[in-house]
Amino acid sequence: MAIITVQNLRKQYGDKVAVKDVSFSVEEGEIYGIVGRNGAGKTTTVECVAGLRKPDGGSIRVDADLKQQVGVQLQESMMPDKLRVREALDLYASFYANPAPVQALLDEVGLDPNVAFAKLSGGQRQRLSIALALVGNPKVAILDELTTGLDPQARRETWELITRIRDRGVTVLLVTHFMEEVERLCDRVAVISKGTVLTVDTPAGLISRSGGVQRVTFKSTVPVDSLKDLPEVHSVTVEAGQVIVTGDDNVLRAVVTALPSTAVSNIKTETSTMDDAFLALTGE
Ligand SMILES: Nc1ncnc2c1ncn2[C@@H]1O[C@H](COP(=O)(O)OP(=O)(O)OP(=O)(O)O)[C@@H](O)[C@H]1O
Repeated sequence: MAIITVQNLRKQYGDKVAVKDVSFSVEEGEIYGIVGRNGAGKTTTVECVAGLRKPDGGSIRVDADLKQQVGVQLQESMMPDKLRVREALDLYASFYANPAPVQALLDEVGLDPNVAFAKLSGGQRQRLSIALALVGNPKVAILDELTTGLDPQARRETWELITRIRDRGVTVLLVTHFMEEVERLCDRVAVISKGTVLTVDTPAGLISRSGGVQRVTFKSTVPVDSLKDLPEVHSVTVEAGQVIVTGDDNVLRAVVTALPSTAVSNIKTETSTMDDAFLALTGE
């Protein structure tokens, strides 16, 4: 049964259309991902779902009490400098009829209760904002860039925490830029581009539907822009002197045919990852 239903959502800021036409539905108990490039409209969408912004059009139905049963973690939350971790959690817990035990939550996110907000590192602030989103024992947790700023160990621990809360029956709506996070956590994912939903699928479905993406990386002494015009090629990017080309099963042959062999070195090929599926879908 759908616990969140968004239909034809539209939201603009002045003349700027942030969300043009977004529809999706989230089933009870699933972890539902929302991905898309910077500025695609993800945060605006989830802020509308959380009741923090008023849509200009469309409809949103959330089968939960927005104030009592929906926990929200936003990209950047600020607190008074002197407020200690435990005080922040106790304060938030007081807003809810049925809060989670604060100490258990502190243990789960691994925070020292006595540290003042101003003294927390970026990653610790992130953990606090996750704990604050969960302190009301929510039926639905809306998490925007959950693990941004966390080190790899803390990121994995956070994934385990999210899996545990899902196992307790919490529905999770998750905005993320990390494709590994999508693969590890999400049951389904909506890919948003320019204020509309491009597609919704399981992570495995997205990877296979992106047509057996192959990735070829190499160094080149000649310009590689012309590769973009080849039918076998989906995307061409250059990172730190390394050319990364994604494409279909024949992309390697296309690349080595198109470029002079003396110009190309260190060729490596890999098969599809969620990153490649995302790049192929969003047309980068
Ligand atoms: N308060 C605001 N006033 C004006 N424009 C805004 C405001 N908030 C967002 N926008 C614009 O609306 C568009 C969508 O922004 P939004 O934050 O929803 O995207 P996003 O997909 O979450 O991006 P990111 O991945 O960078 O966080 C962007 O072009 C952004 O610049």
